[in-house]
Amino acid sequence: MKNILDKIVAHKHGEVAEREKGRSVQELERLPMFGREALSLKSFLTQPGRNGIIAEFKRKSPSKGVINADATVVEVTTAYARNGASGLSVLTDTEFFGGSMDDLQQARAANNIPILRKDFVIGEYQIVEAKAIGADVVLLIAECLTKAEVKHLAEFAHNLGLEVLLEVHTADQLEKITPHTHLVGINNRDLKTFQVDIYRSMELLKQIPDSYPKVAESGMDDPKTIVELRNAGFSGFLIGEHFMKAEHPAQAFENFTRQLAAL
Ligand SMILES: O=C(O)c1ccccc1NCC(=O)[C@H](O)[C@H](O)COP(=O)(O)O
Repeated sequence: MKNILDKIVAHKHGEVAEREKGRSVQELERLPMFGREALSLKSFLTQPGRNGIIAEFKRKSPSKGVINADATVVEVTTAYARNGASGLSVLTDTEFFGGSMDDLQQARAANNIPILRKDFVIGEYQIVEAKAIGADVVLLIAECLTKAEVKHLAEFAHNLGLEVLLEVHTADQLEKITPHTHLVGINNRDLKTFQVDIYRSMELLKQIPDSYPKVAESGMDDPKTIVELRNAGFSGFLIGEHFMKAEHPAQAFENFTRQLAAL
């Protein structure tokens, strides 16, 4: 039986093929944002005065269903940025997460901090799209790609001036870290079963070379956990649901960062 990740990836193949028929790579390359110089998430994560949080705009998810149907991308992402987020993550998958490329374009127009295109990248076309809509970083998920695919896509993104966040969940996926991986993310959520284990990040951390900034992903809802992970060696913390499930995500982010700063 297919797990959710298999279903997402299968859907992605059809969806991307459709978009590719509608708009060529050459057309994407002519969009104004394509020529923009990308911001470095790697630098922002370590900038003094920032908290390392990559704050996500996420309307729904396969594990939680609808999280926030009313939030607007500009209001939420500008509040994240105003309150010291080191980066933004914007879901561009529509079918499973209720996001869109338009969401990312709106976030780009309103913010000047790095933006991660959060999607399930399976080929070069989506990386060209990411550049053309103003993203700075693309996510490559080790679980969905072979080592050769990761190597090729990471190099492709790097050559376009984008950074690559390679997401891993198990020790055997660490062999997919390639020279053009800029950041390594450890997802606490098993994307096949939805089980979240915050200490997954801690377990894998020591096996990742020091030269890669590390990002803990998913399931974090307590500022004390951020301090614990930061002390262990993490530079980034990708958080979506905890902020987005609040009636006012902007307020939830502000409260969280105020508590974090006081620790
Ligand atoms: O969130 C899900 O249900 C999900 C299911 C299948 C594939 C990916 C999924 N989430 C993507 C993410 O990893 C998170 O959006 C991100 O790390 C933030 O996590 P959280 O703070 O728990 O919203």
